[in-house]
Amino acid sequence: MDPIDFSLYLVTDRALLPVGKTHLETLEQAIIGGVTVVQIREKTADTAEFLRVAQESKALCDRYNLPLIINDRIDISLAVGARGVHLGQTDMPIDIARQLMPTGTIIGISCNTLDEVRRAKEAKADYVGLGAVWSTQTKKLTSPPIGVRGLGAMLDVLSGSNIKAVAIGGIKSTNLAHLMHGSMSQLEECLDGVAVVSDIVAAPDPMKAAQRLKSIFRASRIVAAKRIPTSRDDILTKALTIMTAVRSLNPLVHQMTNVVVANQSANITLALGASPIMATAPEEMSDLSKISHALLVNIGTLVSGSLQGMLKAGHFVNTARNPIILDPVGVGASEFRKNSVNELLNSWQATVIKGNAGELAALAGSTEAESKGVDSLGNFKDPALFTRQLSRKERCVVVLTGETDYISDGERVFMLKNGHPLLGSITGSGCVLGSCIASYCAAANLLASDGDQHEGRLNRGGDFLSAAVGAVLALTVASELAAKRGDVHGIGSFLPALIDELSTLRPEAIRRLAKIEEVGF
Ligand SMILES: Nc1ncnc2c1ncn2[C@@H]1O[C@H](COP(=O)(O)OP(=O)(O)OP(=O)(O)O)[C@@H](O)[C@H]1O
Ligand SMILES: Cc1ncsc1CCO
Repeated sequence: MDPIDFSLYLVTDRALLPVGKTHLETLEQAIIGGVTVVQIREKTADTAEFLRVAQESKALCDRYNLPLIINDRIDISLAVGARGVHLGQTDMPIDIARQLMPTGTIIGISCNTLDEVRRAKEAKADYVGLGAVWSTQTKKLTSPPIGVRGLGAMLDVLSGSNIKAVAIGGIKSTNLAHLMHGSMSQLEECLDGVAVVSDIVAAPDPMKAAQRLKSIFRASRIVAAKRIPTSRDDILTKALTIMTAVRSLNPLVHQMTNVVVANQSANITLALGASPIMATAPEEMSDLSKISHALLVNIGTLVSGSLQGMLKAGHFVNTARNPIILDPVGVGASEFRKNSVNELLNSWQATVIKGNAGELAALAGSTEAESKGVDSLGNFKDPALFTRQLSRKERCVVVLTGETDYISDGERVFMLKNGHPLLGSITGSGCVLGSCIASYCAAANLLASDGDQHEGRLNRGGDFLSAAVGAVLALTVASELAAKRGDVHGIGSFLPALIDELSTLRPEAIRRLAKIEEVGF
């Protein structure tokens, strides 16, 4: 028998059918649209009705040579000669199901935890359904959603086995690119497919809905395979090209930042050549995502209302394929901040995460560096390795700030030694660095040429590693120039001088003064 293509796995739910649509016509349209495997799920039907639906669905799937899987019921699967059965954790154990089912049939199992994935591997399941990724209206959840970021570790458990992995729970065309990007594991294992319910079954046009999901899935697999090689000199040249582009393209940078630094962030954005708009109301996030070129999310003075705005904004910005910069200010200080950052990162994909050692340690669940409120106490034993690991885990560029800054895209790590102690003495130097990174990422994304052709992308394919390097160099080199000025006597006079120096900073000054080197491993 042919191996199953799990890429677009339809799970049926007749209760979600729009008024006037039948199960069979929806199923046929979905198959024509590109569904590759079908599971019949009937939670309330009695045996006779389940059997009838399964028989009719099997006849339809046979016409299109598509595998049919039955949820829970081995007897129904046997009765209709289905390709396999999908089991829950409290259904028949896999080894017994294997004895009952004919040789060559497929057995899949739902898994919500790493332990369940390990047991499924031991029991030699043919595939696992990992979920729920997000909470969903189609199924009452018995366990908390895994979140996109929980999937990678599960995929790594399966690494080296032939067991296929499909994600399930709340998956739609609007979050699929994020799911595919964010779930890639540290060993670069990808999902084999996605299981979709309401986005197809409840759609007014199930064929179009399936086509859209299929093409995003395909596109995101291609995006996942692409890498850009960069050397130290190469990255400096690219960073300076982006610096010039910020001035010529004048990107609009939407900033959801804290009340302590809002004014200085807006002025620093202007000094770089970009335009700021500071806005937090959830009601305007959709409109703003259509006109801005990057989003900065800084949780420094987070309140519940602004969290709702941030959740919405990131979703729209991912959809608009613009970069998102997350600054998890003081994330270790409270459960509210920790839970909020988790929720944000499971709702949208960050392009860059920037923080000091205490913040990034808290984000990564490490105790190596501690915090005092928004400030960091201490650093990592191996900051370069930590930065690279966090970048791989969160699937984005990571900037670890401090006296020395480390920047990684998960492959390379660059160490930057520019800056001045006065930057560490004023409040909000890390926060304004977030504005610089957002401005540079906005320009890098505008410079990228191949974005609109790939719907699997969460951005236009900009060079965000170089953008982050450029932004850190701009702020830290300007700080060195500002600190030398005769009119600077301390932290009060330093900030306006810093803004002045940023507004006149030239690429040649950065090329001359940059202290950047690549860290080898
Ligand atoms: N002692 C220092 N010497 C040189 N540069 C510094 C020093 N301290 C901070 N910087 C620079 O300041 C920038 C911000 O880093 P820092 O780690 O201070 O951020 P932060 O703790 O998040 O700041 P804040 O919470 O005040 O916004 C970095 O680019 C870093 O290089
Ligand atoms: C002091 C402070 N408190 C919340 S945000 C902020 C600015 C520096 O991170």
